[in-house]
Amino acid sequence: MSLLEVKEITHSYGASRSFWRKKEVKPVLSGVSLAIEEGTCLGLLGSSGAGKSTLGKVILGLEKPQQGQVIFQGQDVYAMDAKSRQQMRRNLQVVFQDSYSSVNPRLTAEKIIAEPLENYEKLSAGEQNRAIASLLEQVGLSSSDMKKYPREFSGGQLQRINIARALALKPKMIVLDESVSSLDMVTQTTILELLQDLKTRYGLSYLFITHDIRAAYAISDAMAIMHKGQIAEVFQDKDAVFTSQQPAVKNLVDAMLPEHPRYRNAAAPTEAKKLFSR
Ligand SMILES: Nc1ncnc2c1ncn2[C@@H]1O[C@H](COP(=O)(O)OP(=O)(O)OP(=O)(O)O)[C@@H](O)[C@H]1O
Repeated sequence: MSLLEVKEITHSYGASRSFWRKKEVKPVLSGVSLAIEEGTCLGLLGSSGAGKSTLGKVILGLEKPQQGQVIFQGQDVYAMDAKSRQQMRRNLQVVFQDSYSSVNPRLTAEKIIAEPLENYEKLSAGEQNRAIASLLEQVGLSSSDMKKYPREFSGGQLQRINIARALALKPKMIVLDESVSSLDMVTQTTILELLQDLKTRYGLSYLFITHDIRAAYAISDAMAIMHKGQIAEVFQDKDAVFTSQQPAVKNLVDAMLPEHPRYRNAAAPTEAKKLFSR
């Protein structure tokens, strides 16, 4: 059984239930299915507006789809009782793109990471303090960072704090929605290395949502390509993405390859792969 199964999800925004308040209906997802195995990363790649973030929200239980099912650890996310939903919230975490707006600027790193622990665990003050110190170390920061405020961190360091918060409840899976996209290339690489390391250490699964083929290639085991609200193709072998003959995939991959003509040559996937490898 897969850790996560998304089955035939169809979703539109603006589907009003009231006759009098009819809104324009915007179809965003159409018959989307995919699966993520335990301990693996699925890269969900697609251009802007393809529906990636909406699918992320549907998976997290935040946007109820009109049709289809999300099955996490064998249970339907939209048909589970309150207790199972609470358990799911522990096991399924998220890290968004904008590290600054994901945190309350008035809270210290300690308080930010403490939030899920206070909501879900009943730890003594000492236990909580040790847990936070350990989480900071796991993400490459130090316990001496506990009392600092968000403005005292760089974007990359703050994203490490967001990752520490997501790790606090020892989840099974993290949805990473453009989590490295607003960082510079060097910082991106170090955060991708951290995510890879945490994945191996804790057997984590990731849904890595991105428009950046380089980042997706670096971290993913399998890749799914999304186009206009549909899954164009899923690649269990991520290398196959470069040689796909499926027009939607080919166009998308070509458009996402770097500008330099040397790397735009679709006949040279090896060159492209070298460029994308860490
Ligand atoms: N809350 C909303 N209400 C109405 N339309 C929305 C809402 N959220 C997203 N959309 C629209 O749904 C479509 C898909 O958006 P979504 O954010 O899921 O795509 P995406 O692939 O993640 O793109 P991006 O990388 O630009 O965020 C877009 O046309 C977007 O404008």
